[in-house]
Amino acid sequence: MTAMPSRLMPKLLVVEDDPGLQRQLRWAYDDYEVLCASTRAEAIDLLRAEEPGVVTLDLGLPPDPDGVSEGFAALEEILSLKPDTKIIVASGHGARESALRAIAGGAWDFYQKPVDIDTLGMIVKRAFHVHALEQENARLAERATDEWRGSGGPVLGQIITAAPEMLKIARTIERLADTGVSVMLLGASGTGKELLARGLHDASPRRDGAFIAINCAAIPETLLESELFGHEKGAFTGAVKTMPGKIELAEGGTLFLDEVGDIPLPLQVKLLRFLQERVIERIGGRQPIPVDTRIVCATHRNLDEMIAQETFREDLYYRLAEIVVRIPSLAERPGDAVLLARHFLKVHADAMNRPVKGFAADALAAIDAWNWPGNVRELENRVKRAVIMADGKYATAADLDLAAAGEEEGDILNLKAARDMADRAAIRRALARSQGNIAAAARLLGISRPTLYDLLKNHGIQI
Ligand SMILES: Nc1ncnc2c1ncn2[C@@H]1O[C@H](COP(=O)(O)OP(=O)(O)OP(=O)(O)O)[C@@H](O)[C@H]1O
Repeated sequence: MTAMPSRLMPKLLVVEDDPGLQRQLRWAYDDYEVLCASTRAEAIDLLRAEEPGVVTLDLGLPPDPDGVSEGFAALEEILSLKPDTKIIVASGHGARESALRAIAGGAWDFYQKPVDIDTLGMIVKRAFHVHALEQENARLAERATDEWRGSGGPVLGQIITAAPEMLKIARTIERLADTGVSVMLLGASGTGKELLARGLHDASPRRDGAFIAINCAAIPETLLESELFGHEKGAFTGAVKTMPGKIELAEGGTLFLDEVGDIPLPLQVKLLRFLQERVIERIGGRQPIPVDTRIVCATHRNLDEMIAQETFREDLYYRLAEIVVRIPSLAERPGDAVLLARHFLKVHADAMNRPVKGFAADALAAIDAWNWPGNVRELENRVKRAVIMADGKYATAADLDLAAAGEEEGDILNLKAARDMADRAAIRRALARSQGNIAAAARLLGISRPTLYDLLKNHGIQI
């Protein structure tokens, strides 16, 4: 299925169902080890086995060679298994829409069919270059942020994390803060989207202006327009005085639109107009009011799906989401649950003047094993509860209202990744149980202390 393998050459995966084109592409590239797949399943097998850095992906794959469904499914699957893969999507004539959708879905670039080998060659070369740079960057960043992992001190103002994934996000936010780009934060409820939005504001040149947050899902549709745009006295029954809207209040600062996916369509049009013209009109008002504010928004909804169903305007999406930042759930950030739990325990024990000093071993193991469907918010609530319920100095799993430890399962890339993940989880669990004592953790794991030190180093785990 592949050309002459060479250990040292970077791997390029060509996902293309036309055998003639496959052959052509395979011979066109001497500098890469070219792997070819004709279907999504083959592509995923090769991804798992070979971990190519760059993929060229034809969207029309069997069983839907004339459509794009398989191609988009492949794009999503590849990125969920290996998010750093650079995917270059092939789009047919006039398929600008697919190309844009692919980029919004995480593709790195696209090219127009019929294939021009030289042009594609350049895109592929650039993709490998960026991939190599990112890998190097990630390695350096890992090293540079090691100190944070030890202390778990706050980054970007108030964010407590030890997870490389979140540290990377904090760095991204810091970098974006200076630029004027619109940022969309995607993540489940309670993952810290608002905290990150505030961090972005505080790190931006607008920090002296107001940070105004509005949760679009929490306000009834009929009131949302007035909340956002304000109203003049007498504009409707009950409008007894003129009220500026949240957009206006955010003048000179940042407006955080939480759950932006819940804005009804007519209001989306009005918001889009504001983003284009940067002026608003209060309800019942005749005067256009210029407003200079930066919009950061967030949602836990699948906006791609909403766009496809025409319940969210695509033009608004592109205005709001110049940069999309995906926030991992708490379960996807190994080590963070325990770290945050310790932080919240101290905060709430101090605030409530309770004698609780830490967690019992069963509590730490349970925290580490729980899947945290409600993310950081759930964690904080459970810890608060434990601070109240704990009898002695140490809060137990029962105080957290957590049962004995269970196991969670995710989609994994390959056997090596699965083993690494299992190793890391076991080590973290042992460290949590032994309250960070290396000798005790090594004993729990049935290995020597030097072996544990080696493993900690290899897996980049700090205690
Ligand atoms: N990394 C973190 N460090 C410290 N506190 C955090 C962290 N992440 C979240 N929190 C806290 O958890 C709570 C929930 O976070 P936040 O409101 O930012 O989540 P969200 O993703 O905006 O949730 P929703 O979508 O439900 O509004 C807040 O009290 C926040 O301060």
